[in-house]
Amino acid sequence: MSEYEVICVEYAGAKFSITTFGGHLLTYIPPNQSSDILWCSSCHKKDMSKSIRGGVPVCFPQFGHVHDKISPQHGWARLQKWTLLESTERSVTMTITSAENQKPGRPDGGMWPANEGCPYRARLTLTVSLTDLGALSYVMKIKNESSVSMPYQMLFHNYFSVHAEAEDFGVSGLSGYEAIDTQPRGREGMGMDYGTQGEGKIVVDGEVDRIFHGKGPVLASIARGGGEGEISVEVTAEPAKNVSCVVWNPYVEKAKGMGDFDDDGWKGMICVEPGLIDGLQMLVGGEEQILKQVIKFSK
Ligand SMILES: O=P(O)(O)OC[C@H]1O[C@H](O)[C@H](O)[C@@H](O)[C@@H]1O
Repeated sequence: MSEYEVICVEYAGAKFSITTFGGHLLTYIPPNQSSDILWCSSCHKKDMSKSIRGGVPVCFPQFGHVHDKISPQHGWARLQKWTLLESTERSVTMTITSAENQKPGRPDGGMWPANEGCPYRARLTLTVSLTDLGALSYVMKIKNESSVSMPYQMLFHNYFSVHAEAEDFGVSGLSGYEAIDTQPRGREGMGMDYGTQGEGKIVVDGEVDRIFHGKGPVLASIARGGGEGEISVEVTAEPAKNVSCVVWNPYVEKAKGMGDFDDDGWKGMICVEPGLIDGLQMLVGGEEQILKQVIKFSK
């Protein structure tokens, strides 16, 4: 990681670490805990040729692939070097602009047109901090620095450390959301429509890869299983927008097929990923959009 900085913060009994590679949050240990509640693969790529498999990668300017298939899955923001703006006793702020990715000879920024003539200019500014009670606040601001409206999507790809096979494991808080399978295994490759999510917890009994579209903010909670407490993720957008949430666990076969994923790593993780991904989002020239998540742990 030599060309990338790793910044460690300890405040109110809690700790986090973050790197300038991808503006990637690596670890978060809540107050009075000895272990990380974020999960990271033991065999993730250490040469930065891929996004780190764990912690919190950010997906921007799109979630998933776009039609050209040349643009990187989940966008460029998680693959580039961010600039450290400020580091205080309880917070770290980093930034990146799309201009830094408009290099000759490569497609620019996912869903956006190739660099030459690309009219969009985005600045992302991420501030991660610890609250007085040691909760983790993660705030992303997108500014459209161009004069034209800019299409985008953004998502926080949180990997949490859990016991996915335990009876007391499960994700709740998404009841009433419209659930769609992200994989093309449903009707004619359009994704399977699961209908409205019921009251039950989401568990891992096979590959789980679903998008939940809701109306308004998100408050999801994850019972970690094995009596290891509960994580809550509270997400708000300013100005207000509908926040969606992806829940992902690759299960046995897909985990084995990924070179940077431990074969049985699926047993120890769940991704709960809030984002602005209900269709294309538009940001007017000169305007800002904030998406914020607060992660808390209770035993
Ligand atoms: O392997 P990555 O590009 O990091 O993507 C990891 C996963 O991200 C999301 O959760 C998607 O819904 C999954 O379909 C995808 O497999």
